[in-house]
Parts: sequence; structure tokens; C-alpha cells
Amino acid sequence: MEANYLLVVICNDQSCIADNKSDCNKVERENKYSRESNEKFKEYFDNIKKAKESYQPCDKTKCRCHSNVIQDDLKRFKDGITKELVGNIKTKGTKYQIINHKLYRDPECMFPARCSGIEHFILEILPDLPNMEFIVNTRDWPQIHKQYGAFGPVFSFSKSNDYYDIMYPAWAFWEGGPAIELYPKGIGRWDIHRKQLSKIADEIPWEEKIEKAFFRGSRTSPERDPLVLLSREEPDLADAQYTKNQAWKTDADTLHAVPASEISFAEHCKYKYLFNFRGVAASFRFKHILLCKSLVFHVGNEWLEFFYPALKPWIHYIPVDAKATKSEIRELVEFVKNNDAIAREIAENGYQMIWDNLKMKDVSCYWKKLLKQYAKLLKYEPVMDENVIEIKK
Ligand SMILES: O=c1ccn([C@@H]2O[C@H](COP(=O)(O)OP(=O)(O)O[C@H]3O[C@H](CO)[C@@H](O)[C@H](O)[C@H]3O)[C@@H](O)[C@H]2O)c(=O)[nH]1
Repeated sequence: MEANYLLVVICNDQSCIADNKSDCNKVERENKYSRESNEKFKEYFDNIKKAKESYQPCDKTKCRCHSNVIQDDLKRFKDGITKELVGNIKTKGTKYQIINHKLYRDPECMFPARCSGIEHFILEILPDLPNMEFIVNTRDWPQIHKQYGAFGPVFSFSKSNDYYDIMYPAWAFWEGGPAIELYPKGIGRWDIHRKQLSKIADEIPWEEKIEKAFFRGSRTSPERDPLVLLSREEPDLADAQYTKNQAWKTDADTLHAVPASEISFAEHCKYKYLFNFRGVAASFRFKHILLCKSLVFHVGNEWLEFFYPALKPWIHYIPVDAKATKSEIRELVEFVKNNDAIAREIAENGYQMIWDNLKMKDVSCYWKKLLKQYAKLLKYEPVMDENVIEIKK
């Protein structure tokens, strides 16, 4: 402390002696940094204040927190869905038919385990569903671009605002991957993760969480690089490392480092600050890490799953620009480290939002509302295709 104080005096006095030049520069840098930080911190406080003023808690019953997503996604089809429109896009995914409360689909599914994960939810609600047919895209990437390509109603688990795809709850709530070494059959079974993570969240007090920005995952998007690089430079501030995925070929795929060991969701909860990034499309970890009662930093707001719009920046998570640099990330982490009560409040809000509004019941409820509203838009009575197979429990 004393040494620093002395340096400030010497530097301010414009009387740096040669031996102390680098120290002086360091102090000047630090002063500038703290001036910029103060301005940034003010901006963050303002953002939190504004977010709190405009925040309207949603109705927790009957998956109403997510209802507006269905309205938004179906708006483009408000004039009705014709047989021709479905025909336009039938190659974009797997065709499903519901006829007399039975479920049928194309014999082929590109990713059979993903189809099973989807069918788990549809089979549960069949007694409540009218006749209909629809196309489900099981790839990661959405299919109906607003500016080019075919147009029609395609169900996808994730999209950005550039697409007309209709979001459905991902297969991974039940099964179908992604599979990693730790979860060789896929991360799956959200019901089990919910219970386990909320128990662990209660067992690790906030004060005992490791004060580092944490991330583990593969390099499916370069948006993850700045945090990983920051972690290499400042391991006391961040622990962010790339793991191997099935596409890994050389160390270049882990940004020229040896792949890190995988870390379970439960282990994530030991860290105070957890980062979520997009991958190819949205990545499935957002909901898991929110259940840790740690503070979640959500990078980029472009890629969505159906439940993202209910989560509000500065209320449930800390938003981070998709193009944030290492120093911008450092600044945000410094902000929350200096404002622990705020960090804790946002962490608890994020946890509560997911705990209250993303139960398995909410996922089924969303599927039911989505399919019932979609069916109302169909302008024709579906007739069972010749080659379909019946899907049973
Ligand atoms: O140490 C680890 C590493 C990963 N995971 C989890 O494993 C899953 C896969 O992680 P990662 O390899 O980083 O892939 P993501 O980029 O998150 O997901 C990819 O895989 C998904 C399924 O194909 C796609 O939907 C995404 O768009 C695509 O980016 C995620 O749920 C992670 O949270 C862990 O629990 N521990």
C-alpha cells in the first residue's frame, strides 16, 4: 500500500526517476483504468436501475412466461398454413403427423436419438392434440432464412432473428445429446439435473464459491476465445478452457492448447461467475448453470431457445456483448467482484426464474400450447402418408 501511495506521489509530481519509469507507467495505466472503470461501473449501475424499473415479473402458471414466444413465432403464419406451404419445406426436417391421437413420422430421422427426445414430450400430450402435420428440424442450425431460400413452417430448437423457424423445446430436455465423455448418453434428463443442481446450489454457500469467471466447453464458436485467452493471461481472474468434442483434430481446435478435462455441471456450481456462450446455435448449458445460484454472464443475445426471452439482462444474468474484448470482460468481472451484493441478487433471480418456470411440466405445457396453436392455423385436414411409422411409448 505504502509503496503504491509513494509511487502515485512521485508520478503526480512529474518527477519520475529513471529506475521507476516502468512503475510510473503502470500507475498511470492503473489510474486511467480506474477512471474508465468508474465510468463503466456507472453505466452498469444505470443499466441495473433501468432494468429493475421496467421489469414485470411474468405469470408463473401454465407456462405463461413463455407464451409470447409462441405468438411471435406463429405471427408470420397468421394467414394460415396450406398444404403447399408445408410441401415447400418438407425436406428441411422430419415429417410428423398426429391423427386420431396417434403419432406417426417419416421412417427416417437424421438424428434418431434427437427424434426420441422430441417424441417423449409429444407422446405425453397426444390425448389433448387435434389432427395435424408438421416438419421438425433436428439439426442445430435453423432452416428458414428471412431473406432467402424456401418459406414455410419449420420447427427448430434454436434460431436468431434472421430466421422464421418456430422454436420448440430441444430434445436435450430428455435425451439425444450432446454427448460428452462425462455424459456418454447425452446430457439429457433435465428433471434429474434440476433436482441435483438445486441441491448442490444450496450446499455451496455464496461466500465459499471460487471468485473466478468459469467456462468449460469446446470451441464451437470463436466468441468463446476472448475469455479463454483472458484466462491464460490472468488465471486468478478466470478459468476458461477448451475441451475436445467429436470434431477435434489437433490442438488448433482448442486454440493451441492441450484439451482440458471435462467438468460436470455440478462442479460448475463451485464457481461464482459462470459464462454462457452460443455454440453452433444456442448452447444447452444456459439453463444448467443458472441453477447453480452462481452469477451467469450470457455472451451475445442473438441465438435463442424458447425460454430465453423470459430471462432479462441485469435481472437474471449479466449481458456481455458478443464482440466483447478481453478487457471489456475483465471490467465486467471486476464490477461484480466489487459489488458482491448485486452479483448475489442477480444470481438468485436467475436461479428462481429457471426453477419456477422451466420445470418438465413447463416444457410439456409449451409443447402442448405450441402444437394446439399451430394446428389452428392449418387450412387442410391431414391425411395419413403411406410410408409413415407409428411412434409409441
Ligand atoms: O467440461 C464440459 C464440457 C461441456 N459440457 C456440456 O456439454 C455440452 C456440450 O458442450 P460444448 O462441447 O461446449 O458444445 P456447445 O457448443 O455448447 O453445443 C454444441 O452442441 C449442441 C448439440 O449439438 C448444439 O445445439 C450447439 O449449438 C452446439 O454449439 C454443453 O451442455 C456443456 O455445458 C460440460 O458439462 N462439461
